Formats: sequence, C-alpha cells, structure tokens
Amino acid sequence: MMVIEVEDLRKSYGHNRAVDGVSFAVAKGETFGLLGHNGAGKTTTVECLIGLRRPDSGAVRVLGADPARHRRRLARRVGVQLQESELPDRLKVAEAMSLFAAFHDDPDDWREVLRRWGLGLIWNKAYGDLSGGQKQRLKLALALVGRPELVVLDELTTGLDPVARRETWTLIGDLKASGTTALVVSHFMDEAEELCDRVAVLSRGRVIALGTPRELVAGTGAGSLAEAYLALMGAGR
Ligand SMILES: Nc1ncnc2c1ncn2[C@@H]1O[C@H](COP(=O)(O)OP(=O)(O)OP(=O)(O)O)[C@@H](O)[C@H]1O
Repeated sequence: MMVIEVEDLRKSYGHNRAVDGVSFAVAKGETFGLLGHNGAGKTTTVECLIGLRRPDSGAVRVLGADPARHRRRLARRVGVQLQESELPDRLKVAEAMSLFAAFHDDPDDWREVLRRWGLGLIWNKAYGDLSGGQKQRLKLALALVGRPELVVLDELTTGLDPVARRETWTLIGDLKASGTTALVVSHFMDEAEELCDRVAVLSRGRVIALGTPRELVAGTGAGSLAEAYLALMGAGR
C-alpha cells in the first residue's frame, strides 16, 4: 500500500515555480528522503502533503486521502516535525507533550517518549528556556507521541550535536522497525544514506534523481551519497 502518492505536483508563488511537476510515492514502512539545495521545493512539497498549502495542480494523496480537504482527519494519523514551527515560550515540556498526546486516539505514554528522547529530566522546563537541540528533540518527541502511521520530519537533526544526531538515528531506526512510514527532509547525506530506503533529489522544483542511495551512488559512479549528490547538483544546475 502506498502511504504517500504525489503525481505531477505544481505550486508557484507568483512567478516563482517552487514545485514544478514533482511525482513520487512512498510505500508503507518505507523511510523516504527528500533531498535538495536551499529553495529546491522540499518544504513546499511537504506543506502540500500535510494540507498546509493547496497545490496549483497535480494529485496528492496521503493515507488514501486528499490532505487539502481532509487535513484534520489526517492530523490524527500523521506526526509532523516542521522546520520553523515554534511553541509558546511559557509552555512547559510536560504540558506540550500531554497536549499533543491528547490530539490522538491511541497515543504513546508521553513520559516514556520524553525519556526515550533524553528529555525526561527537563519535563518541568518552559519551552523558551530550552537549548536549540532540546527544542529540536522535543519537536521530534511531539511528532511521535501520537504513534502516527506516517511521520514527516523536516530537518530531522539540524542543530543537534554529534552524539544527539547518532541517538536520533538509532531512534529513527527503532521507528522503522515498528513499521512506521517516514518522510525525512535532510541536508545531511550521511544521514540519508544511513536512514533512507529511497530518496528523491529535488533541484529547482523538479525531481532530478530517485532511487535507493545505493542506486544513486552506482548511477553517478560516486563513492558515497554525498559525492553522488554533488555530482547530480553539478549536472542539474
Ligand atoms: N511563503 C512563500 N512565499 C513566497 N515564496 C516562497 C514561500 N515559501 C517558499 N518560497 C519560495 O519557493 C521556493 C522553494 O522553497 P522551499 O522552502 O520549498 O525550498 P526548500 O527546498 O525547503 O529549501 P530549504 O532547504 O532552504 O529549506 C524558493 O524559491 C522559495 O524562495
């Protein structure tokens, strides 16, 4: 079963064609990476998938529904960690977790989720007093507390220290083992190579490569996904 289906998606801001005919599909249980330069159209694509933006044209289906029309219904089944979402500064960690858990029908034990993400000791801290990395991890914990069928992670480990990044990879590995489908937006090729079953590389609103990291590496004659990416970007620009 396909959890995400995107067919010829187009979205412009004025004359700027941010997403210019993007197609891909993500199967149940897959970890799928969206890669690409700044301004390539990754966030716009994600926003169309979670119903925050209405496509100009093309078809988008998430868990069989049109996100533009069924955003609320999907919100119960999809966990989202967005790049620029902020919480109120005075909201405490525990309050945020119990609030987000309440949005879902069958949530995880939020105290346990906090512990898993290394935030158990700061449950009583206000969001505004957290470090950048703690905020990032809290956003991940909030995206996962509802035990979503699909989790959308925009800039998964941006701002995390090297140890926290590795821990996050392990937790994403656990998530994968549990059968959760994940859409991951990342600028880190080592991360995409480690975590993603398949990736799509976007450039200027179009998919310029799609396949397993290994296929992309083989197809460009590179030694790693990072090198393959640079080769693709060099050819695509
Ligand atoms: N709200 C907006 N209004 C106008 N233009 C926008 C808006 N959001 C994005 N854009 C433009 O659309 C294009 C795609 O942006 P988008 O944020 O989707 O790219 P991205 O791949 O997520 O980039 P990054 O890696 O920098 O986050 C860019 O040219 C950007 O300037």
